[in-house]
Amino acid sequence: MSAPRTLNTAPLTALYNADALRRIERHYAPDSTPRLMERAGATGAAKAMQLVGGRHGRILVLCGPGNNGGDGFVLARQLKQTGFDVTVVHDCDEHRGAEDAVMAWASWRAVGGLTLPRVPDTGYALVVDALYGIGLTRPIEGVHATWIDAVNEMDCPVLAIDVPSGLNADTGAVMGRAIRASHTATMIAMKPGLFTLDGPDHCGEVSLHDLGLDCAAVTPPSGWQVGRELFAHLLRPRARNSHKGTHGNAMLVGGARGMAGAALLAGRAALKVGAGRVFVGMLDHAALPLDPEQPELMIRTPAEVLAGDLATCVAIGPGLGQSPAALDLMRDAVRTPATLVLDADALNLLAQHGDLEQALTRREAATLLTPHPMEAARLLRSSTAKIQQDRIVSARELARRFRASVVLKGCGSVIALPDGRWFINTTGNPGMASAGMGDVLTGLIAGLLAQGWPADLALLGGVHLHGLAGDRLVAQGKGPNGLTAGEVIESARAAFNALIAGADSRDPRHSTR
Ligand SMILES: NC(=O)C1=CN([C@@H]2O[C@H](COP(=O)(O)OP(=O)(O)OC[C@H]3O[C@@H](n4cnc5c(N)ncnc54)[C@H](O)[C@@H]3O)[C@@H](O)[C@H]2O)[C@@H](O)CC1
Ligand SMILES: [K+]
Repeated sequence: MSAPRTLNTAPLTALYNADALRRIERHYAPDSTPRLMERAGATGAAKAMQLVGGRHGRILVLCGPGNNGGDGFVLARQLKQTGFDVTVVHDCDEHRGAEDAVMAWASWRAVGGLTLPRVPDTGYALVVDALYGIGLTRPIEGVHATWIDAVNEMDCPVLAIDVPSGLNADTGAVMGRAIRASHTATMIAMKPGLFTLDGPDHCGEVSLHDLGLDCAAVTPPSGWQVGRELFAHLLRPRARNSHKGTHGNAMLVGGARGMAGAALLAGRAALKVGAGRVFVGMLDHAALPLDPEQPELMIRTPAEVLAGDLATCVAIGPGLGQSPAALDLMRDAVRTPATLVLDADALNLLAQHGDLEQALTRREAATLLTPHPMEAARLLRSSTAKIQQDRIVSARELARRFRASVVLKGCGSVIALPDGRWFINTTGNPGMASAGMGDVLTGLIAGLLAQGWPADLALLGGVHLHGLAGDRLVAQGKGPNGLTAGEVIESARAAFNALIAGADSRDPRHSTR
């Protein structure tokens, strides 16, 4: 198992779920002057003004029944007092929220503010969504669903306060309907649901406004956004006095009949992220003895690769298939003293054979699993829908059960460690939902392991780099449509060298203000 101390999460952006946020609010609310809702509303108003960029244009604010609606009333009042033409839509006769929200509604009325019971169909410079925040408990339906539909049809920026209404802040699942915001101003702390599953399609650009609260002082986080800071200490320029042996050996096993390409993609990725030597154990006896496009790869039989004692890591799965021969290889692979990466059919075999699971949980060296949701469902004897319902819970359960570090792939890949810590990666794009991308990820992870990266950091760094590589291609106009796994390998090489050279790789979609 990799040593936990190799991960310094302190510089990362922490993620807090709704329960933890409520504890934090309870801790700070009694002594907060001004009240937290006043701060949240004022922060939202400043963000709205920044988006409108002047004093012209009408602003529509949707206010819901709880404290998120309270934030909306404070924001509306402040914008009105600054001279904006503000329309508030709210449909409760009596505000059901807490005292602060009731006061916010009263102070909106005190400045002459009116509320309308439906969304007027007029052109707006901005819509502010303050319908529901972290208190959403059931699917949105009825009149609020029609408001959301109307806003989603509008051709103007939409600023969501805290969370786009209808998005589950913990899981990123849409509950019935959800606002598609262009911007989300989230309060106190980042929430996991903003960055995984449906979150990225609904949040737009996310900004964090901590309202001056120190969350970690109340409750330490267990989840974080993956960031370059995590592995910055490993991004060292190569010593001039180095040779191929210095940069390690990556062993890859897979490539059954008709699937040789998967193993080659993984091998090329390992090579191009800098592994000193890459051996590909190819199941397909008829495969060429070399990769004409990448003759640096050393093609061997799987048995030769697994028998070698040079391995820093063994990655098995790309194009492996589920034949009896593949199963035998898996039984050999789990006994390797090297760090082991399991992908694709290696995961499917693991799901079907209890002896493999037992052998895996007894391993001393680290194991890394890279399932997509369907593979995760097989491993947990569940369904893809259930896995996706709460991707963080699913990834953590896999890590616990298999005593492995796991990346649950998909929009906002979730990485979970056996000690319970978890991460969400925010690089990557929908162009990467295409054939061969998983093989490339496995190769990148193997390539980092070969170069001596600790197992968990190779997993986190590989996932981050994979996404960065895809994002660079989109920025160059080569995606998302038609992005290929082969191009991602080339781009990963450039992205990795840029990271080492210290080029700024922050994801421009997220800002902290
Ligand atoms: N509590 C605090 O100290 C602070 C709270 N803040 C704001 O308050 C929000 C949380 O407030 P609340 O806990 O009141 O939660 P919300 O405002 O998100 O909504 C809760 C209300 O909606 C109802 N509800 C939930 N789902 C529904 C559905 N599908 N259909 C109809 N009604 C539904 C609940 O019964 C409850 O009345 C945060 O997201 C944030 O915007 C901020 O003002 C910062 C300070
Ligand atoms: K909202």
